[in-house]
Amino acid sequence: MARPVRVVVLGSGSWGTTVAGLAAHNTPTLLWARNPDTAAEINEQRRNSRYLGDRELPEGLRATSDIVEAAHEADVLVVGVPSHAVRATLEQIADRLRAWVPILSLAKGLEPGTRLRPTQVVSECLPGHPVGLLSGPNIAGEIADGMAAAAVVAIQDDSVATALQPLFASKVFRVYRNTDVLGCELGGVLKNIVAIAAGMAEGLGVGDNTRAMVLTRGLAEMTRLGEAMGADPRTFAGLTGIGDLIATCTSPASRNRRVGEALARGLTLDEALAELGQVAEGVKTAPTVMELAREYDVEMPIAAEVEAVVAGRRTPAEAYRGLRKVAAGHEQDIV
Ligand SMILES: NC(=O)C1=CN([C@@H]2O[C@H](COP(=O)(O)OP(=O)(O)OC[C@H]3O[C@@H](n4cnc5c(N)ncnc54)[C@H](OP(=O)(O)O)[C@@H]3O)[C@@H](O)[C@H]2O)C=CC1
Ligand SMILES: O=C(CO)COP(=O)(O)O
Repeated sequence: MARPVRVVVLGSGSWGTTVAGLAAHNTPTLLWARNPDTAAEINEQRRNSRYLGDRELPEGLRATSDIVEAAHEADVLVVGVPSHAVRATLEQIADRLRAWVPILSLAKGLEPGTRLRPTQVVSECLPGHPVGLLSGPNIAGEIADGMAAAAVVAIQDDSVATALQPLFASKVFRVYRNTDVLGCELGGVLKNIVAIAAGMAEGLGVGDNTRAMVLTRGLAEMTRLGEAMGADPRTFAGLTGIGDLIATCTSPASRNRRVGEALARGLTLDEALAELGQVAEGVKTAPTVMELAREYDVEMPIAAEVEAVVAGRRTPAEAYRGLRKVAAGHEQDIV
């Protein structure tokens, strides 16, 4: 009888640990934590208290702080560290992975400097493997609590996606497939910036109509840039686009939204990030996205205002006043 597929997840933050927990219900799963104390807590107490509080992790989930041991074990590799850490993490396991192990990225940011998407960084560091992502409206704490949700495995080869789907799915976690890797990945990256804008709006005490406007015009910006870069615009109407945008912009648990709210309360960016203590990818991604907007000649007024706020050139109130000055064009102008 063939042995079960072994899933290895790199990164023991809130989402890496949660995804490892999903996989552990289906198949043997090993989680790499760079901090040995985190690995010990997961193995001995079945908890990751820093990121998931008191939530109990599945019995089958094992953890290690030895990344090379983790790589040797992988039949499927999941990369769950933040975007800025993907390259340095994977460089430690170059040549350590067996041939043709599929790799899924969880990261929703762009690599500072190179402007590469996480799947592109993965392909550069570990060439020759099928590379895709798992993405969708997935606030980690809710999924760790067993609340119903859905995500998408996006990978070019649909037969690989079909093989990966059941590893992460459960009765309450639906996993769809999509071959538009670019569109799915950009959805997760770009919604974080709109979520910072939504958080600022929340902090400034706007009304429901303003909230709806930010989400809808934010989606238009995401779709415009995505289409200009070669993505299928229909992807932005799916789970990894509007789905994730709604979850992140409306959930008080979203770290990106919380940063926006904190800035609107008058905290500096450093104070807001220190208060958060977790990653908010939109902060580092906003300047990179504005570089892409200029390169592809795409108008992104909301992202531009968010970038100006995180760079300290404007306050959230000034940013919202700035948005009022943007001329209202034809609603259906995409590119
Ligand atoms: N949380 C969520 O709800 C979701 C998050 N995501 C995405 O998943 C990715 C991971 O985020 P998430 O788990 O939330 O992040 P967290 O902030 O919860 O945790 C970050 C994790 O990455 C590790 N880490 C940080 N910097 C480095 C580094 N330089 N090298 C190696 N490891 C590092 C941390 O280790 P240590 O604890 O030792 O500092 C920790 O394990 C992000 O791109 C995020 O956008 C996607 C969907 C949902
Ligand atoms: O990507 C997420 C939900 O899908 C998590 O968003 P935050 O990083 O803003 O918490």
